[in-house]
Amino acid sequence: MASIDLKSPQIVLSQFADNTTYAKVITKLKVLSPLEIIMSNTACVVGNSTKLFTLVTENFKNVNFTTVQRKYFNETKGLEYIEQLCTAEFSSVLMEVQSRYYCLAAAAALLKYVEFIQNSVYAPKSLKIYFQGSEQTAMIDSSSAQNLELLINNQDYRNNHTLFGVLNYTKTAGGSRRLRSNILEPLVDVETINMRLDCVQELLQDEELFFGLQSVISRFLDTEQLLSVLVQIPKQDTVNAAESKITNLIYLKHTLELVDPLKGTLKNCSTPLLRAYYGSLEDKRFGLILEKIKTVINDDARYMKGCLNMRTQKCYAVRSNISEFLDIARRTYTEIVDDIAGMISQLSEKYSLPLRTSFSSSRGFFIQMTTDCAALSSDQLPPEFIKISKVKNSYSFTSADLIKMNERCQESLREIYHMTYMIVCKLLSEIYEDIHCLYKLSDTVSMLDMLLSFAHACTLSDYVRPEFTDTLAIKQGWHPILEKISAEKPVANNTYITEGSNVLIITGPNMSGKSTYLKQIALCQIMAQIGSYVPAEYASFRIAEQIFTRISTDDDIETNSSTFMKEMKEIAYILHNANDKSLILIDELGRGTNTEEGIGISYAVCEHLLSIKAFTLFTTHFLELCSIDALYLNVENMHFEVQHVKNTSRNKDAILYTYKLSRGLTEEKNYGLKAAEASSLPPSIVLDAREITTQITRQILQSQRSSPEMDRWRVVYHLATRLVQAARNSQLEPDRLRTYLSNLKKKYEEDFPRAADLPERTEE
Ligand SMILES: Nc1ncnc2c1ncn2[C@@H]1O[C@H](COP(=O)(O)OP(=O)(O)OP(=O)(O)O)[C@@H](O)[C@H]1O
Repeated sequence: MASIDLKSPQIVLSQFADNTTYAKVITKLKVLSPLEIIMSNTACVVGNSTKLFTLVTENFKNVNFTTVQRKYFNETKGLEYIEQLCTAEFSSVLMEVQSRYYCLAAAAALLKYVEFIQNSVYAPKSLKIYFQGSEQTAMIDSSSAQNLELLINNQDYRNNHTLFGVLNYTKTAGGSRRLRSNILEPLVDVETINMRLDCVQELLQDEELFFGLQSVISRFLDTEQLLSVLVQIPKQDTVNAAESKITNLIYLKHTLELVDPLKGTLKNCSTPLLRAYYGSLEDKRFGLILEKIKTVINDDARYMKGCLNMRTQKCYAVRSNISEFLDIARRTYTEIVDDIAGMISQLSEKYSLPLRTSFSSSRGFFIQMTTDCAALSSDQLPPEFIKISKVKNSYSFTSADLIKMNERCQESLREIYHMTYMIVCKLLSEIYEDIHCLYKLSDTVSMLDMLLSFAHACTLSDYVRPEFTDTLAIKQGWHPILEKISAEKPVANNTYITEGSNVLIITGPNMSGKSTYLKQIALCQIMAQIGSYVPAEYASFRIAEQIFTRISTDDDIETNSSTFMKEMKEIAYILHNANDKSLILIDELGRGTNTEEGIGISYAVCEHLLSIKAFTLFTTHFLELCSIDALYLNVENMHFEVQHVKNTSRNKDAILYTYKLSRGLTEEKNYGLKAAEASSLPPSIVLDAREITTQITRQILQSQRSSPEMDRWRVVYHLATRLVQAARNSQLEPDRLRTYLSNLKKKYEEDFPRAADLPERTEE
């Protein structure tokens, strides 16, 4: 895969092995969030498309899809392109990719295509090109990213109730892009994460540094986009191309002038990462480029808001006395602008109307008049005013003379731009070879912006610095998004998962807080792995290499798959891809089928996950699943408590949700019926349902009692399997093993009273 962000001139090459579901490709594509996907025409021959093609088009319905001829996927050409275009600073990429033929081929096709659509080529040695395998970052598949509301809120696409929304206080476009990609691909390297955390800590401890940096960073423009335009050479010189080059040179000057203030704020920093960023700003090239620019560009040419301001800046950007013709053209332009102002003030006097000169990029100069429009209708205006429009209390119009003058103005501006462009191009050609220091600058700015944003989020809530160990231990952690959207602080809970106890089975009535708890853990894990503080009193994490979630959502009408099939697909994906370093969250499984099968599937999945050392949290309404803890020592049952209060007005029991997690399984029975009762389901239906449930339960109990043979057999079977398991775990200390076995016996005597009647030998 090769990708380029047209707004930031970086090419990312990647090549990795994937399985037949192409999960990694799809995930990577989702992270990139492409505008357009390019594939070889051989991948999508009508009637004989490849599976990858089908998957890509299904998953990216709103993305433009283009096919290019297979011949453009040419690895030799790809390598040539990279040699030619990559800046010296990133040229080590050549070593990394020279035998990675697939990504080289993709790079060739991509660059050829971009040249074609952009009608421009990239300047030699101007691009940042790097290789990104899938090892350095944790993988979060796209449906998990959606379930966890990392970037998009499932309920409401417009609101900001996402992890991104919680953490995004960035001031620059680059910072926000960086935050986005970090959330989707958190780090896995503890050292790097700790370096980031050190920075956040310093920013939190040093207010002056925090506010100083924030004020400088917020003045930066989109450095990556600026670079992107500066390194492209248009194939044709158009007025637009000329104008945008001049604008960009002004932006460049504005950006470089911020380097010194940025350095000034970082001067006394102590953490290694901030020191490293300070060091990167010491690059002499920033000063050199700025000096060269200043020999040609006026000191006071700078980025300003408003199109007329920017037009004036562009017009007078180049110093006087550099080109005689330019100076003459600018004098002409000034005269025309003065004439326009003079003419409008004359008109104002002539008609005794409060006329003003205004400007917009589409109309050029026009006349504006703010007055009480009710007192003056448009047909009362003098006939020489034409193209009249009215917005609220303001009339806008022009006159035939003004149109002519605008044309002359445009004409002289074109001349100015053309001459300025020539001078700017010459200047740019002199600074091209040094311009790559901007890659460093944009990296520094976006990273500082993101770290500031983390610190900002901490100041709004009591987050804590996470640690990294081999245990997931969170003391009083809460859900960061729920905190943002609710008036009261969410109820906090503890989490403790270790290798010896790596599966939590969580039960509790509907609405008791199970899903929220699951998501909260994943969100905290992601926050920690991107270098942010986390919402808790204390938090320690084991680095997760992948985060998988299976969270019930409604039927996916779009792909026409049933709830059950969707569940099965998602769980299969987890089982295929999970390993000892995964964090797995399963929020109910087997809902889409009958209870026995649901329990069977949940049990089998749980047993599989128990055999790997993944940290797993499993919520379920199947209380039968909880008995798995007797068989495996690494399972822990937890439940959400609820309280029952008398609702005197309705003379009914009402449930009070505490959202508190406790050990053991829930003791609540028939809570579905209680929830139904609390809802608007008609009382007669609830009554019927309760009766039917009682009958069925009685029938089941009777059928179980009716077969003592079965009963005995079941007990023997359960005991036997548990003993085998205990034997397998015999690295346990003898005392613990003895306790375990005696607990086991007690439990089964309670669960199956007849077990006590079993012949002595069977029990042994
Ligand atoms: N820790 C908490 N603090 C405060 N409010 C909470 C907390 N956890 C959950 N809630 C509130 O309770 C609502 C229900 O929570 P959630 O969906 O997690 O329950 P659930 O047990 O998964 O329900 P179901 O079994 O029906 O899926 C949430 O929308 C949230 O508003």
